[in-house]
Amino acid sequence: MSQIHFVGAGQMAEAIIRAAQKRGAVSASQITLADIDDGRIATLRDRYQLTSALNDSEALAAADYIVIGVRPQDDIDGVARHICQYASPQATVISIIAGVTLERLGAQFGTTRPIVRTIPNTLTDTGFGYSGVVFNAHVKPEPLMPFLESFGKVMLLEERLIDIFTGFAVAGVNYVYYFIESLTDAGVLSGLSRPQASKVVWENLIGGVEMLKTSGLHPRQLMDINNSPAGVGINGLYELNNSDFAAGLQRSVMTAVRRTTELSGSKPA
Ligand SMILES: NC(=O)C1=CN([C@@H]2O[C@H](COP(=O)(O)OP(=O)(O)OC[C@H]3O[C@@H](n4cnc5c(N)ncnc54)[C@H](OP(=O)(O)O)[C@@H]3O)[C@@H](O)[C@H]2O)C=CC1
Ligand SMILES: O=C(O)[C@@H]1CCC=N1
Repeated sequence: MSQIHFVGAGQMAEAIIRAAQKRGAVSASQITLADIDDGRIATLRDRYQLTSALNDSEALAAADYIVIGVRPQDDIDGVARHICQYASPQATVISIIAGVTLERLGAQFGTTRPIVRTIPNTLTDTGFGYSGVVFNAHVKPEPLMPFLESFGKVMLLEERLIDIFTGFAVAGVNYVYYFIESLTDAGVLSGLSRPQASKVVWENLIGGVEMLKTSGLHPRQLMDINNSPAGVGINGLYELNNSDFAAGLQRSVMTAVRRTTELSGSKPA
């Protein structure tokens, strides 16, 4: 990886910088930043010891890769005009913006420019979690892969699947956090202390995933092993079946997918 310039230095850009530095995919001297908020640039320069002395137009001109980390509702047209004024036509644009299509990015950044559309996962610090990635026809993937793989596992997708991936996979860790919180509360409600309940929930979660991996069985088969006839577990599950648990979860994912597609359009609130 050579010079990389981030436009929009928010939460996600920072998470990418932190992971890419930690895994040695980029060094502090290779990173430059632009953001509406100068204070934010100063904070990140200080926090990650960024050393480049280039000003904004020089940094754009020197960049081999330009990561667009603004929000879908921000002035992407203005950002693109500014970038095209100074950046090399060969510089690869890497958009992490939810919902914004390669077609729209091509219209803004140039139809012959290499453009990557990716949706990274916030699990950047862990080595877990997939980024969904789509390349246009002008991208040379090989030199780019170490950078992309430094902040998540890479799942190459057809573009028609990336909004689904955003609402299901990238937003998906929300459900895990929420499930852990709700289940821990259930343990506390039943009389365990919070540390006791929390330990049990984490262990069950990790152990359940490990059982699925090692046994190769379907979750329903493992549930069958976990429930004796007329016993404790099946009585608990019966109550859950009377709730909106599965359908509520599924509606929630469908809504997140729909919202991703909505964000690709104009400027929603
Ligand atoms: N957070 C997440 O889980 C994920 C986010 N994404 C995508 O990443 C992108 C960034 O999200 P996130 O980091 O959470 O958002 P943030 O709001 O934290 O970051 C966006 C940054 O861009 C700045 N900005 C806005 N307009 C401009 C501009 N014209 N020029 C330069 N900087 C600008 C903002 O400044 P100010 O706040 O002052 O306006 C802010 O610092 C979004 O497009 C989102 O869809 C993708 C995957 C996961
Ligand atoms: O909430 C968001 O808009 C971003 C994109 C998917 C997950 N986080």
